[in-house]
Formats: sequence, structure tokens, C-alpha cells
Amino acid sequence: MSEQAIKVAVLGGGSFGTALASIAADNGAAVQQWLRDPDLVDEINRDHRNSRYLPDYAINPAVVAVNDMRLAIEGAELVLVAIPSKAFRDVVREARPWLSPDQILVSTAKGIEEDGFLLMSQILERETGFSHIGVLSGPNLASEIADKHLTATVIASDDPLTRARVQSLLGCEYFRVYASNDRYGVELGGALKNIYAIAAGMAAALGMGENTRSMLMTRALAEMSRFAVEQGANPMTFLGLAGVGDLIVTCSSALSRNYRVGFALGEGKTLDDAVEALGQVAEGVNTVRLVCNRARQDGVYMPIAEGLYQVLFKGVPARDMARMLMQGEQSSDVEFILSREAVQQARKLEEDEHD
Ligand SMILES: NC(=O)C1=CN([C@@H]2O[C@H](COP(=O)(O)OP(=O)(O)OC[C@H]3O[C@@H](n4cnc5c(N)ncnc54)[C@H](O)[C@@H]3O)[C@@H](O)[C@H]2O)C=CC1
Ligand SMILES: O=C(CO)COP(=O)(O)O
Repeated sequence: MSEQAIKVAVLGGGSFGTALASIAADNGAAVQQWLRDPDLVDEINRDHRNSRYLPDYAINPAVVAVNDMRLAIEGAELVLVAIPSKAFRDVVREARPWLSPDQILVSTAKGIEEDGFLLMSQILERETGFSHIGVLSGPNLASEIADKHLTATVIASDDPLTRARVQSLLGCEYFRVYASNDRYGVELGGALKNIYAIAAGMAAALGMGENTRSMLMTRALAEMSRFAVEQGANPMTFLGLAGVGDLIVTCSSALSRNYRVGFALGEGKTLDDAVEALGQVAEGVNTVRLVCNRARQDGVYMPIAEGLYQVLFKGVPARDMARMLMQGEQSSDVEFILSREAVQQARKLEEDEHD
């Protein structure tokens, strides 16, 4: 490590935190990764491995794992918070005494907090009151990044300095960082796509084909955009890496934990067994519940999310739900071109003429 090396802190010892720590170290930063488990701290420092969350991957030896939050954060120019949404606020509160307003704080989590339907960067903002806040999101399977597969992501922030610094600190020959100023849209896309990854895994386990997956992903995008518009977000953001990009990868890959939970459910496992067997976070299980509640409250039509909710929490068999969805309301392909209402009117006209 050179004396001038910029310091980067990563909070979280899971697969994504570990992959990001290595990227920053590959880029020449002095990286301190904070995690709770002292045995894992020792393993990372001694063997440069994280056998619990990212086995078979050699971590850049320049990554130093620590148990002491203060040690990790103080002097860091960039703090990446790679903690699942359920624990995110607690960890930010623990970190708060050591954080300073000149630091760049970036959430990498793809979940929603139940209370107030808050996204993780909103929690960062509220807990600190600082202005250099961003979100990193995109089609970023941690184990593929760890294998240095060519990967792209998005840094989203309304603060230009945050965008530019993260591009410099994380962009490298195998990791390309695109910029967006739509933090809310990028973050919402990352959270929503997990819902449809569960559905895609389930469809695969039930032996459904590529037509089905393609239909599912495309209609998921329509549903996500409808929800985004209702929440005041810009649906155009979903055309980018953090929307359609992440939807493609998580609905297609068994490396996605959400997909794997869906696959296990499709094989007949209970939700509890599927989540326990995974042993890692699958944010979509909680997100589908929160999003369906919000959609019902706001009157947003989200048949796939609602169908998945019924399968996960109300015991409706997945095949029955698929059949019901296929026979649901006849609708429009691209609602930004032909509205759902226009389709309904035409159908009513056709039915009246037919009678
Ligand atoms: N793994 C991936 O491919 C990607 C994950 N993400 C997102 O990043 C976030 C983190 O995910 P992963 O690293 O994959 O999770 P993971 O399941 O691999 O690991 C979770 C980590 O968080 C730690 N943790 C949980 N509760 C904690 C607490 N109260 N205090 C301190 N540490 C705590 C665990 O000990 C573990 O180190 C999630 O929101 C996920 O959706 C985003 C992009 C890619
Ligand atoms: O968000 C991810 C890839 O972009 C990781 O997805 P999972 O959380 O389903 O593994």
C-alpha cells in the first residue's frame, strides 16, 4: 500500500461487501472491511478468504478486515454500506459517531425498510444529514465480480462529486461504473427486481420455458415502471443497468439468491425451509410483502407481485396462480404508448357490440 493510498471503508462481511472490498483494493485503495464475526476477520486477514459468504475466491491481500468500526471508518474517503436492509439502520447508527460530512456514503443494499417504506440511501441521509450520499446498483452478482467477469454498475446520486469519486475509486478493467442522478429510481429498481427473480426461479423449477421467462421479465418491467410512476420516480431509469439489466441477470441466474429461493419453492419446499437452506439474504421475500401492501394502498395494478405474495404467504399453489395470471385482465403491451384504460374501453366496446 503506498503512503498516499486513498482509504475506502466497507461495512459488511457478506458476499457483496467482500467483492467490493477487493475491487477497491485492486484499484490501489487502502481498504478496511468491517464485519462482526471475529473468526471471519481472522480468516480474511490470514488466508485472504471468506469461506462463509464467498468461498473459492482469493481476496486481494491488501484488504484488511477489522472488528472495530471506528478503525474502519475514520479517514476513509468512501464508505460503502453493504449490509442487508433488515440490519442497515442499526449498522448506520453504530457507524454514525465516526462518520463525517466530507465522506462519501454509498448504500449497496437492495431492500426496503418497512417503517415508512424507506430505501437504504434515505436511511443514510436521515441518520447522518450529510450530502455526499449515493447508491450503487446494477447487474452485479457478487461471485461473478469476484471471478472478475466483465461487469457494469451504476452510481446514482444527485451529488456530482459522489458520482465522479465512485467512478474513479471503483471503476477498473473488469468493473465499469456508469453514472445516474436518479438515486430513487436506481435504488427502487434494485429492490423491485428481486420480487420477479423469485417468480422466475419458481417458473424454472416448474419446468416452464424460455417464452415464459421472457414474458415474466417483460411484464415485470411494465409492473415495476407502473409502480415507479406512482411513487414519483422516473420510469426511464428502468431502461438502464439498475432496471432492465439487473432484472435480466437475477431472473436468469441460479447464482441469484432470490432466484434460488423461488426455485426451492417451485420444488415444493416451504418458504422457511427455502430461506434457511439459502443461509444468505434474499431481500425479495420481504420486499414483495412491502410492495404489495404499498401497491394495494396506492391502487397500483401489480398482478405478478400480488400473485407471488399469494403463493408465498397465502398457500396458493404456484401453478394455479400462473393459470390465473394468464387469464387475468387483457391489457396493453407498452402502457406508455397505449394506456390500460384505452384497452379496457376498446374491450367494453367489443363486448357491447358482441351482445
Ligand atoms: N451478493 C450480491 O450479489 C449482491 C448483493 N447486493 C445487496 O447487498 C446487500 C448485502 O448483501 P450480501 O453481501 O450479498 O449479503 P450476505 O447475505 O452475503 O451477507 C450479509 C452480511 O451482513 C452481515 N450482517 C447482517 N446483519 C448484520 C448486523 N446487524 N450487523 C453487522 N453485520 C450484519 C452478515 O454478517 C453478513 O456479513 C443486500 O441488500 C443485497 O441485496 C447487491 C448487489 C449484489
Ligand atoms: O442483486 C444481485 C445481482 O445484481 C444479487 O441478487 P441476489 O440478492 O438475488 O443474489
